[in-house]
Amino acid sequence: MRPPQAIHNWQMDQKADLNLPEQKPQYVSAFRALSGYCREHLLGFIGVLVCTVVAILSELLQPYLMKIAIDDNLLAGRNDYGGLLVICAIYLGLSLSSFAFAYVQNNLLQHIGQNIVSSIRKRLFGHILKQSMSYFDRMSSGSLITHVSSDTEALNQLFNQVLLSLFRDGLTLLFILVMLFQLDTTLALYCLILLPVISLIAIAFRSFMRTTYQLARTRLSRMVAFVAENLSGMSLIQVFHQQKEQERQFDERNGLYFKANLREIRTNVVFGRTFDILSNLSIACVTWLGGMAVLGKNLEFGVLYAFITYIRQFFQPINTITQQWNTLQSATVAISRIWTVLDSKPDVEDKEAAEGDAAKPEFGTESRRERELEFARARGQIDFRNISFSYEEGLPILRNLNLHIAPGEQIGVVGSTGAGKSSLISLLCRFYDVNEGSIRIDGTDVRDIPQAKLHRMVGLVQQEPYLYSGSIIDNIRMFDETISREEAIAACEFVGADAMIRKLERGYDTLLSERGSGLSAGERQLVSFARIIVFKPQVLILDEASANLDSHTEQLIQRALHIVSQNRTTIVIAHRLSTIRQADRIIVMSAGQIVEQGTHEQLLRQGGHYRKLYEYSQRHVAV
Ligand SMILES: Nc1ncnc2c1ncn2[C@@H]1O[C@H](COP(=O)(O)OP(=O)(O)OP(=O)(O)O)[C@@H](O)[C@H]1O
Repeated sequence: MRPPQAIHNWQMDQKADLNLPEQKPQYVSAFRALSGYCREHLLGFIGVLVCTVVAILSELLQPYLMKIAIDDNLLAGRNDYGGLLVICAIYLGLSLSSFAFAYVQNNLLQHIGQNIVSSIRKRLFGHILKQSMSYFDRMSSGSLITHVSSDTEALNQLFNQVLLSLFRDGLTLLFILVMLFQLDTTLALYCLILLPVISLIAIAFRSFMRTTYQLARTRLSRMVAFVAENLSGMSLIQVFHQQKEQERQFDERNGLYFKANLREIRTNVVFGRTFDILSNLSIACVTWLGGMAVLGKNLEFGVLYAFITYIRQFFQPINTITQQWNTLQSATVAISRIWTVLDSKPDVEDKEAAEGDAAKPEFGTESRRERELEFARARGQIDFRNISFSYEEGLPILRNLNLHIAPGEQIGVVGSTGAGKSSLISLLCRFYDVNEGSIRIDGTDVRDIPQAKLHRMVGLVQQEPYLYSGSIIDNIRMFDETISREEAIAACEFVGADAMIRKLERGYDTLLSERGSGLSAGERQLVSFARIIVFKPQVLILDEASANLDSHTEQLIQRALHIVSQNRTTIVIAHRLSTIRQADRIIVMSAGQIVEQGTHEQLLRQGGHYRKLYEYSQRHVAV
């Protein structure tokens, strides 16, 4: 078997942390990937654009309206109260329209963004579920969780912040420039002298901010990985009293993240203030130059008023757009990472011929009656023919293995740790494909059987049966609506789990926490036996729990095994030899090969590996 899950997770997370590549944003490919989703919302985007233009125009026309009020009304010395009232009413109308259109634009863009992100998240999760087991050997669970949560969140920010800012602030800048030139070309040109200075500051800020931002993100992910590692290895920490040391290490990481965050905040404040100073400098210049022009009667006062108001509004959008740069970068990296996952193809796939068989219903959707008929027809004969297999090239795990299992036979598999027992089972379930040879069920190569059908035919009770958070009854039915509550309860009675479940406060409706941690290892095994019974597989595989069970639970499991193995081919990987004593045949494995086989008595008489294992287990029990 592989290393215990906690250590395995820890190793994978370490690998992921160490190998975290500094991914450069690939803007073109990232946005090409997104464009398909955006195209579906073309009308929505046009709506956003229209609303943005109307909202911005409504806002930017307000200073111009004030200019008209000042120059054509107040300073012109006309006592036109009616005209003034109309201007005030239009001003108010423009404010309302700016508010309303900005609201619609914001909501529409959020709606589109959330829609796209949610479909990408759905596709990503569905795609991960379709991957073969070899994929999960390569990818750490930590990085997959990051793809589904943080990376899609970064994408979310692309719509929430970047696109919103590009639409709103970009257009605002453009319209302000138009208004400035329309009011007074000379003054506008004077203002533009500052543009190269602004650009230089923005570029410097951008590169400084990028390092600061990346430092903060790296330190955050190290801290998160550290917490994840601690959670998965909690039992180890407690057993070795590592709390103080882990706390110290966490403090170290937390301190580093704190410093990186402060640096990020300081940089943002300095940049924001610099823009304020630039803005005030421009206002001073305009007041000086414009004021002289007004005094020399070359410029109307209203124009100067409007000019100053526009200059005030000019710097804000530049500031906001520059600040979005980092979000844009992290979103681009996130898109590339998401698409790398989406581009991966499962190593184990159904054959096209099997998939394209349109005449048959999709597996899993057939009725219970059809499933029962199929069960009755199947014989459950299994043939491993000359199979060889390795997880990594050059490290063979199974070598030239041959095994014929007759229909209905009960086989026990024993052998030392790492002999390849679980690997043999993983191949039969087609979690991996053999490198050489073939595995046949009732004469058909497992590669020619659609996986959904294969997994119905071959039922697996794992060493550590997985129970979902949810009620016990749902865990037995595996959320299959075609299985009634009565059938599920009958299955529990059949395997002897009923009494144990009824003792729980809410019986079959007891809600289990993550991985069924409210139940003991033996109780989880019993529930998974009941689960197998309702699904009626033709072949049953039991990877026996290696943990010590109390003798009562062990007896219950023995009984359950005896019941569920009736009339079906059964393979039991045994850690306690007592489990398989009665098996029709016992297979002894060593270093990826079958070294002995026979009944318990025959093998004892042979005096080989099995006898040694047996004598060892007897001594062990005696101690
Ligand atoms: N996913 C994997 N990736 C790489 N190597 C693996 C993987 N799973 C198992 N191995 C290796 O393959 C070999 C056989 O493992 P397997 O789990 O089949 O042995 P086993 O006989 O079931 O052991 P145990 O009795 O301890 O459960 C071991 O050396 C193991 O480290």
